[in-house]
Amino acid sequence: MLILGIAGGTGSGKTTVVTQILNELPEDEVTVISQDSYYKRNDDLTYQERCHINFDHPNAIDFELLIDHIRHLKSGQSIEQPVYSFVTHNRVQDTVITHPKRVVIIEGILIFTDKQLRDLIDIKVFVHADSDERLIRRMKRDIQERGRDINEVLERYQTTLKPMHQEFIEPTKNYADLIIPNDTYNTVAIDIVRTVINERLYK
Ligand SMILES: Nc1ncnc2c1ncn2[C@@H]1O[C@H](COP(=O)(O)OP(=O)(O)O)[C@@H](O)[C@H]1O
Ligand SMILES: Nc1ccn([C@@H]2O[C@H](COP(=O)(O)O)[C@@H](O)[C@H]2O)c(=O)n1
Repeated sequence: MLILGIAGGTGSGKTTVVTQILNELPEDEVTVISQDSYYKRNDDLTYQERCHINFDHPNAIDFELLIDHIRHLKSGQSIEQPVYSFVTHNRVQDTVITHPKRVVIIEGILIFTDKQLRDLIDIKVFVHADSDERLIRRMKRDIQERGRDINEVLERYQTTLKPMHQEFIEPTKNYADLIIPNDTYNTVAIDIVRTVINERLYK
C-alpha cells in the first residue's frame, strides 16, 4: 500500500488536486481519507458553542482515530470512516465503509502537524496558493456551499484562519517531498505525482 498525504492551507486546492490524481488512477486502486471527517465529536456542546470552536487548530482533530484507521487500512482491514457536517459542526451518525486499496490518499490542512501520522505517509505533498487567492476561494465556497455569510468568513479568517495557518500549517511545508504551486491549475505537477505513484507501485 502506498500512502499519499496532501496538505496545504484552506482553499489552496487540495481537494482539486486529489480529484485530478483520482482521474489519473484506476478507480478500484485508490481511496481517499479526508481529515475533515475526523473533526472531534462535540455532542456535549450546543450549536452556538460549536460555532466558536477553532477548527484550524490541531486540537480540533481526532488524530488518534485517524491514525488508528490508517493503521487498520495498512494491515488490510476496512474501516468505518466518520461523516462530518459543516452545517451542524459535528459528526453525523452515518459512517462510510472504506476498504483498503493500493493507494490511500489522506487530505487535510493539518495532517503534517502530527508526527505519528507523518511517519505513516510515504509521499508528502503540500499544495501552495497565495493567501489572497485562498481567501477569495474560501469566501466563495463558504458562502455558496456552506451557508456562511461574508462577515462570518472574514471575521473567522482574521481571527483564526490566518494566525493558525501561520502557526501550524505553513511550517509543515518543510516536511513536504513535493510542493505544488496552485495559484493556477498545475497539470505538470499532477503528471509528476502520477509518475511517482506509478513508479512506486509498479517498480
Ligand atoms: N488552481 C486553481 N485555480 C483556480 N481555482 C482553483 C484552483 N484550484 C482550486 N480552485 C478552486 O478553489 C476552490 C477551493 O479549492 P479546493 O480544492 O476545495 O481547496 P481546499 O480543498 O484546499 O480547501 C474551489 O472552488 C476550486 O474549484
Ligand atoms: N465545522 C467546520 C469545520 C471546519 N471548517 C473549516 O474547514 C477548513 C478545512 O477544510 P478545507 O477543505 O478548506 O481544507 C478549515 O479551515 C476550517 O476552518 C469550517 O468552516 N467549519
